[in-house]
Amino acid sequence: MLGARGRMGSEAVQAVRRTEGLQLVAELGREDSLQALVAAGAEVVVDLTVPSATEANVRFAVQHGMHCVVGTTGWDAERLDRLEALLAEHPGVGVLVAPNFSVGAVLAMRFSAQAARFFESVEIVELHHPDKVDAPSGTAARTAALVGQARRAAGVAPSPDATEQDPGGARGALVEDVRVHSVRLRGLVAHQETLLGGVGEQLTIRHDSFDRISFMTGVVLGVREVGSHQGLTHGLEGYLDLGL
Ligand SMILES: NC(=O)c1ccc[n+]([C@@H]2O[C@H](COP(=O)([O-])OP(=O)(O)OC[C@H]3O[C@@H](n4cnc5c(N)ncnc54)[C@H](O)[C@@H]3O)[C@@H](O)[C@H]2O)c1
Ligand SMILES: O=C(O)C1=N[C@H](C(=O)O)CCC1
Repeated sequence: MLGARGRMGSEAVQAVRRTEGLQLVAELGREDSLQALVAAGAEVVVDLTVPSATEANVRFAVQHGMHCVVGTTGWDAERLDRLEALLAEHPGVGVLVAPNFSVGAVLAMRFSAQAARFFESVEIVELHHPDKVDAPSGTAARTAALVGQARRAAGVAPSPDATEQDPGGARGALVEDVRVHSVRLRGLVAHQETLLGGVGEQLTIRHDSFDRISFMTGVVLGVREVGSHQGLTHGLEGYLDLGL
């Protein structure tokens, strides 16, 4: 477990400990050497660290033949491409990069993509605890990418927007032609709304993680499954039969 003393890592340590058939062999933090993974004989590495460290961590694990379950954010298209190239040199190794481990969030992303082409406007609001270091959230970036792809594939124009002046960035970030707004508020854990607007109607697809326990079923599923999914899987849905 990398990032074992963090908010997610400490919860995941407990989840692995209470899961029959899994053995936790190493709990590493920022100061620890990755060589400890090799010394401990780790078969699967779980990365719950920080965007600036995750790529090097995963590359080390893959180069040493260890499968990886990655929940850390920051995996943009360039990083994913580099990882796929590395995995091609290490057949037999599997990596799951999951922007969100909660089943509800995975479904909300999928539902957002399904609905995206039926509405003239779509914007995403993500709301998280104020200790989060990155914005927009990985989940929002992934949702925007899926929504943007679905709209482009269906020939839907970008959402209309008459804004001419926005010196402070009040209209949010533009991710794949979709506006994303990031709220940071004490008391929150992880929440997201996809707002879809048409003439005279609105559909809101909302997901709330009230507790980090909501991510643990996905983490454990990832650890159990990653060894039988060679190469890169982007999104927990790759291990789920969503039936959609
Ligand atoms: N995929 C998901 O479902 C999901 C859910 C929650 C959080 N996250 C993501 O997981 C990451 C961690 O979130 P958090 O809230 O636990 O953050 P956190 O800051 O509480 O924990 C990160 C931990 O990683 C440690 N760390 C930093 N660099 C390291 C390194 N090189 N090696 C080992 N440990 C290192 C830090 O010291 C810290 O203890 C973030 O990117 C967050 O967005 C993903
Ligand atoms: O708490 C966080 O940080 C979270 N990070 C992920 C993201 O950025 O989408 C998943 C939700 C919680």
